[in-house]
Amino acid sequence: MLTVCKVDRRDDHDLLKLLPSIPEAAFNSYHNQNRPLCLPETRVDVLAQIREWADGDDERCIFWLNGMAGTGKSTIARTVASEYHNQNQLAASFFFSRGGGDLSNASKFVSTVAFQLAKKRLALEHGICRAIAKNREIVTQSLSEQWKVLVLGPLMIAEVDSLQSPLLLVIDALDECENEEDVQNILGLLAAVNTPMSIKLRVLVTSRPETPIRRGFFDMTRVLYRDLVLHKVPRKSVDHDISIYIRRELRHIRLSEPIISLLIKKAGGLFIWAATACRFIKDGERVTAERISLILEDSPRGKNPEKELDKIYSRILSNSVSGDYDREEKDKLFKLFRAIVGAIVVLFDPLPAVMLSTLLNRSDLDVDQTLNDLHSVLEVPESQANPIRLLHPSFREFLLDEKRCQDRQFWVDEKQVHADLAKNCLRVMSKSLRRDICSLGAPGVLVDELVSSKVGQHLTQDVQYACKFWVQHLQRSKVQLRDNDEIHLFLKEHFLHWLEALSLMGRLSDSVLILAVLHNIAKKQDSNSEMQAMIHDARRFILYNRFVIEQAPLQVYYSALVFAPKSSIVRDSFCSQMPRWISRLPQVEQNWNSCWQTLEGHSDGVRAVAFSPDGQLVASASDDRTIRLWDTATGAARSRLEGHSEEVRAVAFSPDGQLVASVSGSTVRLWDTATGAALSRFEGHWGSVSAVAFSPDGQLVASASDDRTIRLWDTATGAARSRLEGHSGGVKAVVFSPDGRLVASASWDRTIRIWDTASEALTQEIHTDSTVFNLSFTADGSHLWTDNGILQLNSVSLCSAQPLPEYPPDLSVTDRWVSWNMQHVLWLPPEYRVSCFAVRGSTIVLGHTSGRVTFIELDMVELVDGGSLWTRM
Ligand SMILES: Nc1ncnc2c1ncn2[C@@H]1O[C@H](COP(=O)(O)OP(=O)(O)OP(=O)(O)O)[C@@H](O)[C@H]1O
Repeated sequence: MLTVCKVDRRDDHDLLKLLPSIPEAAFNSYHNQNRPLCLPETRVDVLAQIREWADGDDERCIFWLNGMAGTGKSTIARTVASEYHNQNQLAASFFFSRGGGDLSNASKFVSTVAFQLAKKRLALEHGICRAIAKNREIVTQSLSEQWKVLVLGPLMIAEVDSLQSPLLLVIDALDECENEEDVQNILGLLAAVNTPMSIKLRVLVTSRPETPIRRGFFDMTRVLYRDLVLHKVPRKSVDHDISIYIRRELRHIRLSEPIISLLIKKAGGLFIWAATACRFIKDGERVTAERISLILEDSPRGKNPEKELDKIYSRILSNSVSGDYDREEKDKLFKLFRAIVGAIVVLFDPLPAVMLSTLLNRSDLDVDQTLNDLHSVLEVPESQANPIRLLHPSFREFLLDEKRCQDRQFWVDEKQVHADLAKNCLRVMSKSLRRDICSLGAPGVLVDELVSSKVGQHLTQDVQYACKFWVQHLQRSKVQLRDNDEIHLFLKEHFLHWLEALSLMGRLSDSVLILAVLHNIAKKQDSNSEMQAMIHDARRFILYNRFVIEQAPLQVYYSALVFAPKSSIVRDSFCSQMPRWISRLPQVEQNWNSCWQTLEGHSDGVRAVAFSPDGQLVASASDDRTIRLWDTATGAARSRLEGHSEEVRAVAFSPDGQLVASVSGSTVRLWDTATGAALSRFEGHWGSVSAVAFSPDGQLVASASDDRTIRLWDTATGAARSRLEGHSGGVKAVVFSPDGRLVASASWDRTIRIWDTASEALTQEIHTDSTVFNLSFTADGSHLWTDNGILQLNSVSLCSAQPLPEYPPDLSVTDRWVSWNMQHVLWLPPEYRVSCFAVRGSTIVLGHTSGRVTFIELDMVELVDGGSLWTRM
């Protein structure tokens, strides 16, 4: 028995290793060890309110603590996290940090929370590990899918002996999560926390009251959360707390009461002012008195706390260059400041001092001396291995804002610093990257076989930083791209080395997005450049070979090159790298073929595919009883919608993209696109449902069934609204007119019927030669587009296949052909034959019986103007 348990635990440990977790996110990580907790006797009321909510019966499972910059939110969050950790009631903590690499976005948020949860309770560890064992790809899927599977699921099914007190999740500084969509997604996840669970979860969220977050909470029902606005706490109480703080921090300096009260007034309720002032005074050692009078200069005090904060930052900066320097020396110091501190405030991931000096091509001495007098605003660790961080984000905001940072010598021109960093990244990469940088030797060595220290040894932190962020710096610098500039030359010389390095770092999928960004930059500047052609080819190269390079980095010089088509620019640029041991290279295609991405995941055939209205997602419905949502740009799986008990036959997005409707058997289901949650189930048909459509206002869903009826359902209430009867055969297609007043249906009975949505009356019946399976209205609602031709409403028969003048060219897939405007333009080889398809603009998504989903994108300009067919990504 004992042995069995041991084996299980070891398995669990292996499974947990699959969760990408960020140790620095936790309140008690090494990285956060110097960040303070609330001093005793401070924040008494606020902490009491949070405790009362966390331990009480309040139905609202979220507590949103919001307040202006520097009012003390993170300190409260750390204090609460620490208390609940000591009581063994902390589920997890995630402290976001702008410019903090993975801490500045949500990509590892859920997996980190799940990892911490697993360490909390054995029952949860089992649940989480079982979930990973069932779906090892889970961490590549959408946040909502991860949340459902890795957090909510285990909390729901955890076997607990008795009623457990709720666990508390602390999320700090949500405003420092840089991507607005991520913020909305996280708030979407939290909304699902109040579902009944064996172990209840409560969530404390802190943030500045920024618009996207306010909007997110505004959209959330008030039943879910309560809030507390920190900057509205009575001033008397805050002053009292700041007074305790100042007295404590400056206890070794004998301060008179009037000076203390002046300092309190000047803080104006901002803890960050008090904290910065105290650090500045203490750092002054033998000149504390001068420093106190420096910061207390010029009344009136405390009227505008942000202005006071700016002043203290200005004082600290001018003090850092206040020695006995001549003009030239001062200029040099200012320059160094802008280059070094400027880089520290715009880096996407903090670096240790030595790495910063190599990245910036400055001496260690320059870096050390520049940071020497800035310890009251920067955390400069003693250990060379630890990164330099800002003590508070308000310092970054001050330096980057030309209006706030009035001494222009210190103002950091963000674009310029990004441009310099982009250049430096290129320099570092060009100098360091080379073929087989980790001396793997054999071309088949897998990433999984490598020890991570080996990668770190050969790819130092500055090089890894450059590989990850060079394009992001370029994007924010607004640098112009030109053929044969240093970026183009870098790609020509090091593109494969860069892919190899990313693969070794486990970040190959980043290259897809990085190249997409670079492609956009190049496109905006010169649409016909050589550079743009190269980037385009590079994207094809990586999308086509991603799977193999991700596993075996050196295959970038073997399989990827050998099988690239003859016309590939990457193949041409790196032909000297081709393996010499292949004496006869395989015959390859002339050009990239039209398929640019294949999505794998369904375990059975795909029956229906649909684009979301904004084109960012694709939904695929499969015989494996699931619907999958995919990210159109990257091909990443976003969520898996599970619940149907039979094959899923049709799928549709609501016009606002927030809902997905799917049909299986005789049931229609509605899902939340963002969270993947099942929202409702419409039952009433007695025959299989074949098609589903939303009304243009999203308020109705129409379902067409083999029971010969069409039913209309109310999306908000789930109530059956109407039953349209009259077809003498099963109904195969259904669609609303653009104004929502009509519903068109097509049936095995070879008729198309038009119904009035409101009165349910049949307004027109048209007989067709064969059964119609696809129906759509033209934008003006005057015609119906069917697979057999175009039908003018109120006429009795189908028009000829002549395109209507106002009707845009249309792409479709019929049998073995892609057709444009009803003319065959692209023959599909057997492996691309489809069971279903969807079109958005010039992109076609194909669903296959094998369960794969593939994309084809056509260059419509070439197709229309050149008459010849060219395909592109
Ligand atoms: N109760 C407290 N006890 C001791 N120190 C505190 C307290 N509250 C705040 N501080 C000090 O003030 C500094 C600023 O506070 P904190 O970082 O918590 O503010 P914030 O509201 O989270 O700011 P931002 O929104 O800009 O991130 C802290 O680093 C800490 O030094």
